[in-house]
Order: sequence, then structure tokens, then C-alpha cells
Amino acid sequence: MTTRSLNLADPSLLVDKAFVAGQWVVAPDRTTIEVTDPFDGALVGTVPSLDVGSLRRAIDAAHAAQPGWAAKTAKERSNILRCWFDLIIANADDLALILTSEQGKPLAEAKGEIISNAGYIEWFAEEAKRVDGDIIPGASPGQRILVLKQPVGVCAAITPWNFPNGMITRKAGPALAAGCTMILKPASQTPLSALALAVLAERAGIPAGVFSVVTGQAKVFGQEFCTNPKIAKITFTGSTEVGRWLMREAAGGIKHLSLELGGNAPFIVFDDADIDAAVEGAMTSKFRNSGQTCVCANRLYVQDGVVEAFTTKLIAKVKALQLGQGSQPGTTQGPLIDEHAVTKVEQHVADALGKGATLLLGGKRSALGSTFFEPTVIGGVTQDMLVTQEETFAPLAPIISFKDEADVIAMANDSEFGLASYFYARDMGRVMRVAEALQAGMVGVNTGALANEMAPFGGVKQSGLGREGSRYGMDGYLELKYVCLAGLG
Ligand SMILES: NC(=O)C1=CN([C@@H]2O[C@H](COP(=O)(O)OP(=O)(O)OC[C@H]3O[C@@H](n4cnc5c(N)ncnc54)[C@H](OP(=O)(O)O)[C@@H]3O)[C@@H](O)[C@H]2O)C=CC1
Ligand SMILES: O=C(O)[C@H](O)CS(=O)(=O)O
Repeated sequence: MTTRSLNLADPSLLVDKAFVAGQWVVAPDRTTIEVTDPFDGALVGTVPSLDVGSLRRAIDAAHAAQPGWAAKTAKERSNILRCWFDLIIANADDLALILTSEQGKPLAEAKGEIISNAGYIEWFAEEAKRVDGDIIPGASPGQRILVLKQPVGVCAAITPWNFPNGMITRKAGPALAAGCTMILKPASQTPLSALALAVLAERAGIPAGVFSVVTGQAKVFGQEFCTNPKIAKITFTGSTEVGRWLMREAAGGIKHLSLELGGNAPFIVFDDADIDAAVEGAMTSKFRNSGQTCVCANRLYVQDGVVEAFTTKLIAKVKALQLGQGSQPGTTQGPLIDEHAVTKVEQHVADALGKGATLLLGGKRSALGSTFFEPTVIGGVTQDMLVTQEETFAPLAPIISFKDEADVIAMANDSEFGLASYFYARDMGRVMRVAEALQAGMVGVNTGALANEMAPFGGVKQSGLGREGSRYGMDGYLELKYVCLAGLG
């Protein structure tokens, strides 16, 4: 196996140890997990395959540290989080190179992920100071009703490989701001970004035990998170299948749950849309991270009168995409995370073509390597095809034409998922009707990009529970306490 050496300005950001209770540790039996570059399988680094005993040390430390962390003033927690944010920004180039080497996305996208998602640390550093309650007139004379907001306690976080940096700051930001402590298990394919964030968290002054990063067997760690009484909350981003498993396993302890799960976003272009804007939005939403985002346009519905113009313009843009190694200048489409992902998109293409769809561009693996799939456009897609029912998570743009509003709303809502949705239209009556009719947690109107720290990110139906970002993002890490103050004379 070849090895990949990274030319980092600060090599200490690339670590081969886990961060447990403020200590950098190896596995007791020294077993490791290899981290490879999806571009060519080169070895980027190794991380420990920790045992459950090491995980319990992290949990115990988080439990012991939580009262002291919550006892700090909001301003003290805010200042430490702000320092973490500043360090992330200052080290963004190194963090981007680490991210690209383990996940594959183009360097510019990696840096964009880091900068934009550091914003969640910045945002919640401020929100820490706005965790206030209520004083309500009493139900009886001499009484007052107090409503306090208190941190839920020790939180377990489990994050996916597609945004190895951003999915962590979205969870650690509000948790630590609220006065909670956190044990994070990153995806085994992309743990190095999480560990680099832990290096910077330690430098920022986050006390030992408040934030740990553990690497090891997912199911074993998941079981421990679900059953250990010291864990008050589990926050998860990943597949709906694993989200369901966690929900079942955590039921025994009535744990708090935040779930950011799978999606199947409809992207609708009406005949009154700005077609050029719609094409730009489709490119942003469909091909970012090579289509490996939970909010990607998964199915493109285009009204009959404009489907030809839209398709022609979209193909021209897709042809310009440049496949390659993420760290190489000019690359705009990296590899998929692994060969399973390529097999899945091949299945979706074959199913669609087998049921009568037309291949308009791409449609096959790339000679660049076993994890590459050509950016692909297919037309004549119908609602019975897998590609409209399942999340493809790859650079495949399936185009379905439709007659009218009622027709497309019915097709768009024909899914167990309800995370993101998008549509392009200019008639204001239509904009309000469609925005209200779509069954999704998020609706992009005349835009293909939704995520930012000021907005409540999350889904309905089987796309998850709770919201990340915005002032609503704190709610999942706080408990309400009602104090009835009587005898006030
Ligand atoms: N909503 C979103 O943002 C995302 C959605 N997805 C969807 O999920 C599909 C599969 O992607 P994948 O990465 O395999 O997602 P998974 O849900 O399998 O993995 C996400 C995270 O969960 C962990 N995990 C897996 N099984 C368990 C378990 N039993 N207990 C605790 N943790 C567990 C993984 O650990 P490990 O890496 O060690 O297996 C990883 O850290 C994608 O095709 C996509 O549809 C994927 C990523 C993000
Ligand atoms: O998990 C994902 O796919 C991300 O949430 C997508 S985004 O929020 O960065 O757009």
C-alpha cells in the first residue's frame, strides 16, 4: 500500500491517537484502523481501534467534568468557543488538506466546508449568552413561576464521512455552549479531521473531559452510548437505517435524540423559472461533494414547456466538471467515498435505463479509478424508478418532466424522506403554495444551497428529529425546569 504524506504547515494537526479525557491515547492492545485516500487507496494515517473500556473512561470523564463546565459563566464558555473558532479559521488550509486526503472532495470544497461550518462554533459561542428562561406571574397570590433552562448533561455524537469537519462543529458548538460535555465518534473512514479539531479544542482551553474523540467499532460504541446511564443524549448524522437502530436501542434509557438522516430532495423547475438560475442551482445542489450530501437534489422535476431548454443547459454545465484528485488544482469532482458507493449509483442507472429512461451524459465508471463515476444525466425518468425512491448519494441527475403543480407536488411528496427540497419559480402565489405544500424540513426557493449557521437545518418524516443551527439549535441540548416559588407574601 502506498502512503500519502501531507505537506502541512502544522504537522501536529495530523494525529494517530484518540483524545480521551484530555489524554492522547492508543488502544490498549495497540490495534489500529487504517485511514486511506478514496482517490487511490493510499494510506493517509492510522487511528486507534479503542476498546469499550477506553470509551467508558471518556464517558466517565465527561460525566465528571460536566458540572464544572456548566458552572462556568456563559461568557467564559463563549470566550473558549470563540478561541476554538479562531484556531479553526487560522488552521483552515491544513484542516482542508487533511479533510481532502481522507474524504476525497476538492480542496476548495474542503476549505469551504471548514470555514462555513466553523460558523456554527462562532454562532453558538454567542448563543451561550442567550440561554435565558422566564418569570411568569403565579397561579396564586405570593407565587411566581420560574422557567430555567439547564444543560441536558453528557452527549454522545456520531458523525458521517461526507462532511468530516462540518458535522462535528454543528454538534459540539451548541452542546458545549449549553454547558453539556461531549464524546464524539467520527466515521471510521474520516476520523483525522475530527482529531485535528480535538487538537485545536485542547489549545483553545476546552477542559479535559469536556470534549473527547474516540475511534473504534461503531456498533460496540453505539451500544454503549445507548445503554450507559451517564449518556443523556445521542446526536447522530448518517443513514436512516442506523438512525432507526439508535432510536430502538436508546429507548430503554429514554435518551434525548437528535437525528439528521437520509434525504431524497426533489428539485422542481416550473415554466416561469429563470432557467439559467435553475441550472446553476441544480449544479450546486446536485454535484457538490460529488452528490454525497443528504440535501443533494436527488430527483429533478422539470415542467414540460421548459424541460428541453433546461436539459440542454444542464448537460453543457455537467460536461465542464473536472474529475480528479481533490488536492489537484482544477479538480471539481472527486472520487466517491468507496466502491460500494459506485456500485449503488450503477444500480440506479441500470434500473432507470432498464425501465425506459434515456442516458444523456456519462453513465459509467471513470478510468481514473475504482471509486470514480462519471457525472451523469438521464432523461425520461419516471416515478417507478429506484432513482426517485432511494437516495443515490452520487453525481447522477435524473430528469422527470411534469404537467402541472398538482402533478409535481404529488410526486415530490411521494417519499418516506423529507429533509431538503428546492424549486424555481417567480409567481409569488405559486411560491407560497408550493413552499407550504412540500413535505420537507427545508425548502430552497430559487436557490440550491440551504445550510448556514443562522438557519434551522433538519428534516421531517424519516429524515430525522430536531434542528441544527439557528437559535433553535440550542433546544436539543437544554432541559426546561419549572420552579414554583411560593410564600412570597
Ligand atoms: N444525513 C446525512 O448527512 C448522511 C446520510 N448518509 C446516508 O447513509 C448512507 C450510508 O452512509 P454511511 O456512512 O454508511 O452512513 P452510516 O449511517 O452507516 O454511518 C454514519 C456514522 O454512523 C456510524 N455507525 C454505523 N453503524 C452504527 C451503529 N450500529 N451504532 C453506532 N454508530 C454506527 C458510522 O460509523 P463507521 O464509520 O465506523 O461505520 C458513522 O460514524 C449514505 O448512502 C446516505 O444515504 C450518510 C452520510 C451522511
Ligand atoms: O450531511 C450533509 O450532507 C450536510 O448536512 C449537507 S450541508 O448541510 O453541508 O449542505
